Amino acid sequence: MSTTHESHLVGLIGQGVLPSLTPALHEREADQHRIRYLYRPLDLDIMSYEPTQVGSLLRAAAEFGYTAVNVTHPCKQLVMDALDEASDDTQRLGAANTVLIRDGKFIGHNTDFSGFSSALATGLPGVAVDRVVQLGAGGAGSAVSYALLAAGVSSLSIADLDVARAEERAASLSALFPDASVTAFDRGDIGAALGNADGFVHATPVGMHSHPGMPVEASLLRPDLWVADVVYRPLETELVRTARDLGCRVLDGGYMAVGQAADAFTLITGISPDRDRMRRHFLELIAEGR
Ligand SMILES: NC(=O)c1ccc[n+]([C@@H]2O[C@H](COP(=O)([O-])OP(=O)(O)OC[C@H]3O[C@@H](n4cnc5c(N)ncnc54)[C@H](O)[C@@H]3O)[C@@H](O)[C@H]2O)c1
Ligand SMILES: O=C(O)[C@]1(O)C[C@@H](O)[C@@H](O)[C@H](O)C1
Repeated sequence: MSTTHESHLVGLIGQGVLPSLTPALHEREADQHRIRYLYRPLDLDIMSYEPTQVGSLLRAAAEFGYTAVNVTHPCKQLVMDALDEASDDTQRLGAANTVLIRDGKFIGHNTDFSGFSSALATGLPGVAVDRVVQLGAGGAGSAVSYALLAAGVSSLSIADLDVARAEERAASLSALFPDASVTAFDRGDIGAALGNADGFVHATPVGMHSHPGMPVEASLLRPDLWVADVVYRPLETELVRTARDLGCRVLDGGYMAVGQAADAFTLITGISPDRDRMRRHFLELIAEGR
């Protein structure tokens, strides 16, 4: 037997979480540091919990000895009400994906945004970030926009199939980052928007195995435009492949996936993981078809 001070018991709360690669990434990295660490999926549907009951599930997890959880769709915003504390960025974003359970208190963090920040710094070092165009303003897109503005993007243009969502995101981000220009635009105008952009970030499901295709026409890409995709199943999306073939610097969605896992691991254990090793492990898992 071990106490909560001697070992880590971590969960992933959300819907459809069984295929997640995050548990394997955490456990393998913990093995390398010789710490006792178990990471279990806590699927809402399997456990018959409604998303709105995420607070009850957190309290149950605390009683069962869990020391932390990641939280995913559709609970990242809902969990905010159950927290005792949250980092400044998490409060500003209004969404948490990592909750530390410390002395019965729930402390929220958001490693989606910090994971994308580190992904950008690691995978695309030194790129110009004055003007960025982003497609997709949903869950991943919100964290990515926040990361881009925190990284110093001065002009961020956001489009989404759901025009109201893009407008709402642009308005709330403008309030959070008053020195930056954050605007929503019609996705039909993406050619003009990309015309003078430094980078393009894609955050819709287009390009996933279940939604194959290109989110923008290849003719709109040019070698001096960097391209980041958040989709990582497949890792080599049509966008990533096309952009790379055209000579663009590219960031695949695996960097963000590993970044969020690495940052959560640090928060949970206080240990800095080997991010290159986690990335290699991630690539192995993807190659195995996980
Ligand atoms: N790399 C990572 O760590 C990571 C993390 C979370 C999600 N993801 C991936 O990001 C993608 C999006 O996930 P999400 O959780 O943000 O989903 P979501 O449903 O919350 O948001 C997707 C958004 O894209 C918009 N959209 C869909 N099709 C569009 C199109 N053709 N043009 C413009 N907008 C369109 C939708 O209206 C919605 O606002 C998925 O592929 C998911 O697997 C990656
Ligand atoms: O790997 C997953 O399935 C995740 O759910 C992806 C993303 O939602 C992260 O915020 C979670 O920490 C883990």
